[in-house]
Amino acid sequence: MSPLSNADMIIPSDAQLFAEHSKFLKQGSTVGITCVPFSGGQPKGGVDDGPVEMVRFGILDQLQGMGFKVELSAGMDKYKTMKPASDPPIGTLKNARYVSAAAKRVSEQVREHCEAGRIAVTLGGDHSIAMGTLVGSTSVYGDDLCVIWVDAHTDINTPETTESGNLHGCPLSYILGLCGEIGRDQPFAWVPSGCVRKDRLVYIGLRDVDAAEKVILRKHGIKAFSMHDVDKHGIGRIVEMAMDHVNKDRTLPVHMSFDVDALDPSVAPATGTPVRGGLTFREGHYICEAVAESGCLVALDLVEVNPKLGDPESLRQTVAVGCSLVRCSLGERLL
Ligand SMILES: NC(=[NH2+])NCCC[C@H](N)C(=O)O
Ligand SMILES: [Mn+2]
Ligand SMILES: [Mn+2]
Repeated sequence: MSPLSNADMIIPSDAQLFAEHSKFLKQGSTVGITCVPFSGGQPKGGVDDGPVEMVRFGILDQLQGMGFKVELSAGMDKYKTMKPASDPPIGTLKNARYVSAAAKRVSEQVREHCEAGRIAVTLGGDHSIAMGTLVGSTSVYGDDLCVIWVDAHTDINTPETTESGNLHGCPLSYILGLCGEIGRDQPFAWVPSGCVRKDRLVYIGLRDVDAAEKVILRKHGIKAFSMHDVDKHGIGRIVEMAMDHVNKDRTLPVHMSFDVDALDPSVAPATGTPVRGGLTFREGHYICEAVAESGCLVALDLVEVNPKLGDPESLRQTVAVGCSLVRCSLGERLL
């Protein structure tokens, strides 16, 4: 009998392999998806259509096709109706009450998925929603949680340092507890400031960091790998060094927050703040594959896909790459 004719050999699906490798998830082959059609953290409309376009492109079916069970958080339309009647600037911060209300709801939905032991996948929306996803994941995994932030930007402005006043440039300052009084006060008083430890955050892909953000990184010794470092060492070494920094023994849970603008605009053009000189298609995917391989991933954000920016082909390309990054992070195999 030829070795290929063994018809009843059981071949595990990508989801089963992912679940078997997973060190933390009780229901490793269930994905808990939270769609967040939200754009209040920045001025450009359209990023709120990111999740719906990814769903239309087939992300839910694709994950089911990999063997995952998919649980979708209810009420994604509610995000569109959360805008308060009046939301005057707080200092320079724009839409602070709106961002706060949306992020709080995200935190509850992500917490539910994490509590149930599912892998929590959040589709944005702009990056301000990571304030919610990280509160959700740390509320279950505590300060063991490591964060891999893949982005062209550091998103670590405080309410005092932000020049744009756009909260998608600020989520990490709240999470790490770096804000002055404006940040700790309403409407963000619900954010447990310092829920992620500074030594458990690492960046990959940076190339557009505000002067004040550089000061914050240096002052707090936050580990960051820029595109210069990626060029110098190669992506394989970079992911290994990033993991070594936050999770030396690969024994801690990891939350990856992936801003699609980390990729080069030639790969992901439909995004609100593109910066040239970014990750190639393969470099982006390699990060996701390596994180999946670690068995440590418990939560993933895929944000800043803006279907309204650019022509139909840019849109298709960006949505497609967003979906494939999600699948790779969840263990889609090339072979
Ligand atoms: N999630 C993003 N795309 N962030 C871009 C932030 C840009 C700039 N640093 C700012 O504070 O406004
Ligand atoms: Mn960015
Ligand atoms: Mn970002």
